[in-house]
Amino acid sequence: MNEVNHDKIKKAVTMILEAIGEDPSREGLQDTPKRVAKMYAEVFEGLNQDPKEHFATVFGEDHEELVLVKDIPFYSMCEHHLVPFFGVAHIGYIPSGGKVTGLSKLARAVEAVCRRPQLQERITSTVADSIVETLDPQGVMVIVEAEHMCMTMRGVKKPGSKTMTSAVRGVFAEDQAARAEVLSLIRG
Ligand SMILES: Nc1nc2c(ncn2[C@@H]2O[C@H](COP(=O)(O)OP(=O)(O)OP(=O)(O)O)[C@@H](O)[C@H]2O)c(=O)[nH]1
Ligand SMILES: [Zn+2]
Repeated sequence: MNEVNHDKIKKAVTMILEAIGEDPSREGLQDTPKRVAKMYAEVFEGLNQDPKEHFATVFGEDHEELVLVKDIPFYSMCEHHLVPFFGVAHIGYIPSGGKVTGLSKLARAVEAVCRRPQLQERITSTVADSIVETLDPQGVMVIVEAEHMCMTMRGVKKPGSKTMTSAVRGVFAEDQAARAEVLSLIRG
C-alpha cells in the first residue's frame, strides 16, 4: 500500500509558504504544514483503493430493470491545479444474471475514485467501467455534475458554471428511451 509521506508534504508546504513571502514560523502558520499533510492524506486516500472492491457485495435478486441512485455528493481535487471540484453523481444500472449490489456501494465507489488527483471525465468513466467489469449488467449510465474551483475562484473566473459529463455502457448506448428514462428520473 502506498502510504502518504507526511514529512515530504510538510517540507513542501513550508517551502510554498516561504516562496509566497510568508513567515512559516509565525504563530498562525506553525502547524499549517502538519495540517496540510493530514488533509492530503485524507483527500487522497482513494489512491489506495480500488472502486471495484466495493462491488464484491452482491445479492441474488431477479430485478432486471433500472436501479438509480441519484444526487450522490462528492468532492475531488482537480489534477491540474490541486484545487477542489465538487458536485453530484448519478448512477443508474440495469442488472443482469440476478446480480445486484448494495446501494451504498455505488456511493462508496464514487468516494474511492474521487479521493485522488482527478479529471471529471475520468471519474465518470471509471465508475461506469468498474460496474461493468464486476456486475456485468445489461447497461450502466453515470452522470456527473460539478463546479470546478479552478474555473471559479481563479483563471477564467466563471462562478456558477457547471460541467456535466456522462458515461453510457451497454443498453444505454443503443437505447435512447432507456437513456431518457434515467434523465427524467434525475430531473424529477
Ligand atoms: N477536461 C477537463 N479539464 C479540466 C478539468 N479540471 C480542470 N480542467 C482544465 O484544465 C485546463 C488546464 O489548462 P492549462 O492551460 O494547462 O492551465 P491554466 O493556464 O491554469 O488554464 P486556465 O484555467 O485556463 O487559466 C483548464 O482548461 C481547466 O479548466 C477536468 O476535470 N476535465
Ligand atoms: Zn483545475
